[in-house]
Amino acid sequence: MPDLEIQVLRLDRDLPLPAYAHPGDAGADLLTTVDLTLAPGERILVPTGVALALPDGFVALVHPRSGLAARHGLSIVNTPGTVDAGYRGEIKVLLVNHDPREPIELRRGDRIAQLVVQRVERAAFVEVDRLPDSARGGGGYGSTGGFAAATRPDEPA
Ligand SMILES: O=c1ccn([C@H]2C[C@H](O)[C@@H](COP(=O)(O)OP(=O)(O)OP(=O)(O)O)O2)c(=O)[nH]1
Ligand SMILES: [Mg+2]
Repeated sequence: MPDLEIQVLRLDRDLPLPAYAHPGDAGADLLTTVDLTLAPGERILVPTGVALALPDGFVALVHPRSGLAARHGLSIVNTPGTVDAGYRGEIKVLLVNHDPREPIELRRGDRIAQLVVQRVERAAFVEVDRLPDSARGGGGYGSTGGFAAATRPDEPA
């Protein structure tokens, strides 16, 4: 049983609606409506063929898909993209090929990104002269130390 109903306009009637691949998935897959080839380092704004009417108090975030990122270096420049509740235009995905050598070929109907719908708060930004104390204070940018070892996708973990 879905938690929330969202009205969707299919601008491309031959492609399916965004869908969750499994029960419990956070992201619903978005498709490309066009064939395209991304050269190494290239970025392209890709149409998905869908427009939404998100209810007020929600946002849809456009996230990369992990498999394509690991296998081909495919990502999204502005990840996660922010789809505002008031936006009624076509959702587009700003894909980028991070692979230094290989082009990435995508076909119409391929899954290129995933849409995560979340509740958001609208904040009132209240100016003050001094912020309340906290345990962290101004420490950031690795102030707690300890970087984890990195693993390349093509290396055994
Ligand atoms: O990955 C994305 C990101 C944004 N959008 C759409 C929906 C969003 O509501 C609108 C504006 O996005 P954003 O606020 O991130 O861009 P901006 O550069 O601030 O543009 P604007 O001045 O129109 O707000 O563009 C997408 O279709 N895909
Ligand atoms: Mg904006």
